[in-house]
Amino acid sequence: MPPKQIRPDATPAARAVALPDDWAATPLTVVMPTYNEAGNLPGMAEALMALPLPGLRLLVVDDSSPDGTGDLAEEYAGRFGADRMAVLHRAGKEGLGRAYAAGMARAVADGARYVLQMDADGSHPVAKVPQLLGVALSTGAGVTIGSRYVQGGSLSEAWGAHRKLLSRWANAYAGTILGTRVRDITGGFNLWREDALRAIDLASVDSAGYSFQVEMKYRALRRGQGIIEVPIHFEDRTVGESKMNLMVQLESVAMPWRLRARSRH
Ligand SMILES: Nc1nc2c(ncn2[C@@H]2O[C@H](COP(=O)(O)OP(=O)(O)O[C@H]3O[C@H](CO)[C@@H](O)[C@H](O)[C@@H]3O)[C@@H](O)[C@H]2O)c(=O)[nH]1
Repeated sequence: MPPKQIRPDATPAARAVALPDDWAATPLTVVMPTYNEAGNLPGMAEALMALPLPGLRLLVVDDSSPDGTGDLAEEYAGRFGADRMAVLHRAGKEGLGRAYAAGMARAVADGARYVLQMDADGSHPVAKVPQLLGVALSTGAGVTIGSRYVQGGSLSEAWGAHRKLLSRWANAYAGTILGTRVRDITGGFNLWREDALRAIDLASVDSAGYSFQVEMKYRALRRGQGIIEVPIHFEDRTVGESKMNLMVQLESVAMPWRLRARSRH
């Protein structure tokens, strides 16, 4: 089946469809991988719980962070209640992709209708979550991307020219090899409709690290899912540090070629 794509820069205004009255109660699980995010997690959890989305649930996926993020997450889950927040504890650090695959599978098994991927470090805007859900529901998109690279999207001013260029290059690199028009294919703020996720066998996803973002979107396109991009402002983290390393970067360079080769046979 040829990949189907909604115009990447389509906005709610461009495809307005009336939302049902109870749309804010849609069962939505935010899957948040954490590794040493004790300085960021409390603020993220509080902000998400304060959103006017009674159907929102937070699932933290912690890889036994040495800084105690897992215990802290349990404390917050106890405070907010099991119907609103839960923690998936994993034995050790296996990479962002593996953590997401486990968390997303759990969210779907637990009955989420939508699953949102979100970093714990404050780089993805919490205030945009209702809009992402509204756009997803009103357009029927399988994947709704909080995008830095559509009109209206932007990057942290704290990023220097070199880092901005590298990020744009990474997107152009993966997009060109895979022949997609998705503008933010490397981005990590993505909302999935439950059946779009089910169509991807999460256990068979190859990426251990950040190339998970590219692999998942490419697989969704190959299965004919509509993808829509909503502009966001991406902030740089102010607490803790990125877990990006050389292995992660090498995997991101190789993965588009592997995906392309595989799709040919
Ligand atoms: N459980 C778990 N969580 C992890 C791991 N590695 C990273 N994380 C968590 O995943 C989130 C993102 O990790 P960062 O290391 O902060 O990512 P980044 O460098 O800011 O990269 C972000 O932007 C990229 C695009 O520019 C994205 O490709 C990437 O996925 C991420 O969203 C954070 O909440 C971090 O704690 C891991 O091995 N295990």
